[in-house]
Amino acid sequence: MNDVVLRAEQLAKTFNEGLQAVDVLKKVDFSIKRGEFVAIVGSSGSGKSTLLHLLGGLETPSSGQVTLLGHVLSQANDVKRGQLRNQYLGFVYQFHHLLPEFTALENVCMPLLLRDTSVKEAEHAATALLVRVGLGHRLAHKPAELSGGERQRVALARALVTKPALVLADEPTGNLDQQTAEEIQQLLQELKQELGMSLVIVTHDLQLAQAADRVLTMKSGVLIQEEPC
Ligand SMILES: Nc1ncnc2c1ncn2[C@@H]1O[C@H](COP(=O)(O)OP(=O)(O)OP(=O)(O)O)[C@@H](O)[C@H]1O
Repeated sequence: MNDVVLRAEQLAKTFNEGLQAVDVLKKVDFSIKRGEFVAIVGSSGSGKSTLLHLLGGLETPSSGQVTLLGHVLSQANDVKRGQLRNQYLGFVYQFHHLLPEFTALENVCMPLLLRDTSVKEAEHAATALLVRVGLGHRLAHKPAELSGGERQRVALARALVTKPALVLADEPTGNLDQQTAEEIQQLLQELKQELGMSLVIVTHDLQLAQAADRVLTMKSGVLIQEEPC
């Protein structure tokens, strides 16, 4: 059991739209092992992002639970959830969500400073990771002074600087041209290997999904595991 990083049990989410209740997730069960790369695919509106938000503690389930390294994330209060997210999770989005008024280095330092790492140590770790993603010459640049691919590299570095056990990525290549998307995919896979983390990616990019150890398909709120051929 020790090799399970995250477990979702009977996870359900219902949104109430006026008088109408919409069951977006219907009793989803699955788990992610240490070091595993899982891709979640499925048509638009099938519930993929909602699932990812629940796995990352960004939303609470209507029923069921999410356990992250032995902690019941879905029942934790806001403070505890914030701590668990900072300690164990990294997030990558389609749009980088970097803070515009801060430099690349400052953006990547941020998650470490939130956990009381000294400024010197944070800068050391953030610089090393920015060099690793090929941005050693862009440390003092602000997001507006970087290309789309460079911004996504900074966002990757920010997600990974705390060495999270699990990275949750929502369309990480969705906003990039094909060549840049392939570079980001390559980098993500290399870093996953180097840091020994697990990775869950929601994507429409079939090339990215094919690189996963396991592909799960969302269909109308139900998660279907594809049998290997
Ligand atoms: N906060 C909300 N309130 C009401 N309905 C919501 C909310 N968030 C999502 N939904 C609905 O839940 C369904 C699933 O949305 P979700 O974003 O999870 O789908 P998705 O599979 O990620 O889609 P896409 O691939 O287009 O991003 C949609 O019908 C959406 O309208």
